[in-house]
Amino acid sequence: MSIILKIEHLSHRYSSSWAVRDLNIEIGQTGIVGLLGSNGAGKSTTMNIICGVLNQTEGKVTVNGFDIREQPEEAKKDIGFLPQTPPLYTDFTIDEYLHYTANLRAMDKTKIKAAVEEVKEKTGIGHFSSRLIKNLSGGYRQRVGIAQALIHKPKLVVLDEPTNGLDPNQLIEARKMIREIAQEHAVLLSSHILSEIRLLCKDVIMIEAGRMVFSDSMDAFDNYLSPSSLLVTLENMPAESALLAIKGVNRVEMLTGKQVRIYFEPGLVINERIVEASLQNNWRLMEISADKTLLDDTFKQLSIQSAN
Ligand SMILES: Nc1ncnc2c1ncn2[C@@H]1O[C@H](COP(=O)(O)OP(=O)(O)OP(=O)(O)O)[C@@H](O)[C@H]1O
Repeated sequence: MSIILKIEHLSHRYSSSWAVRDLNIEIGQTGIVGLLGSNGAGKSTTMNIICGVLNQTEGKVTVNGFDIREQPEEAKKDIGFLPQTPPLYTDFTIDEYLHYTANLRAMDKTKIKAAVEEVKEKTGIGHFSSRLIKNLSGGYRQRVGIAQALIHKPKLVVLDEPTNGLDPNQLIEARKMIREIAQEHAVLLSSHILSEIRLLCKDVIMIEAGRMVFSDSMDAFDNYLSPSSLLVTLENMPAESALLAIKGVNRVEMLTGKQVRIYFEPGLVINERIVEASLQNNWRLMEISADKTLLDDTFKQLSIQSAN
């Protein structure tokens, strides 16, 4: 994997308390990496440092091989940033604003017009080119924020909670757009919502209280948080005592006449035992699935545990 972002032993302290502690991260050229963490975990601090908005207390960040502190101009050529609050000038039209940001990026003057047209197309805002930003909806403002992050075709695009506060329709559009962006750029995206990260990201880095607690693929993350309950549908539902008699089952919760949530000792694989018991007793097993609905709760617990 060729590396676009490398973070080594990154730590940051605001006055006396540490917001980020010894982070080590590597990100490749394309795809979406999720930065997951509860409020105050250190996501924005990390992103602000990566993008050169904040100087770290300790450690090193390189983007496309350039140290963000030592060679900020070179590094920033390859960084597009959408901060948590997009830096929009609301009295500008979309066109004025995008020309302005392109100039700020010191882009070649002859290339600006085409670049503005291209990002408007990518973010679906072309039909509002001469509308004042203050007259746009929240969803469209967010698109303008993303457009300014892409204007100079950076290799790395950093999006701080880009889907926060969007309504369900805007969410679908925003996710689609982010997936498209990730085909050409490396995207680092933060969220405190596990289901959002699961929907969008191939890989996930979880930080809590400034420390990295997990970094791997989304599939590995689901195993890491593997639920210790199953949803089981049985045509002939037995008495609770019969289910509790299966080795490893420690609690059952009847959901409907045909569906039950079965809790088991963490780390055990008990699917086969349930299938076997069903066959022996003619319970007529219709469905058995991992209880993903509980994952968000597990995540909350995990966040609380690691913050202490
Ligand atoms: N300018 C600041 N001065 C002092 N402390 C700060 C400052 N900014 C953030 N912090 C603290 O640093 C820690 C990490 O904050 P940060 O904003 O990076 O977290 P986050 O994961 O982005 O959370 P959120 O999603 O709520 O923004 C928190 O404890 C926060 O209170």
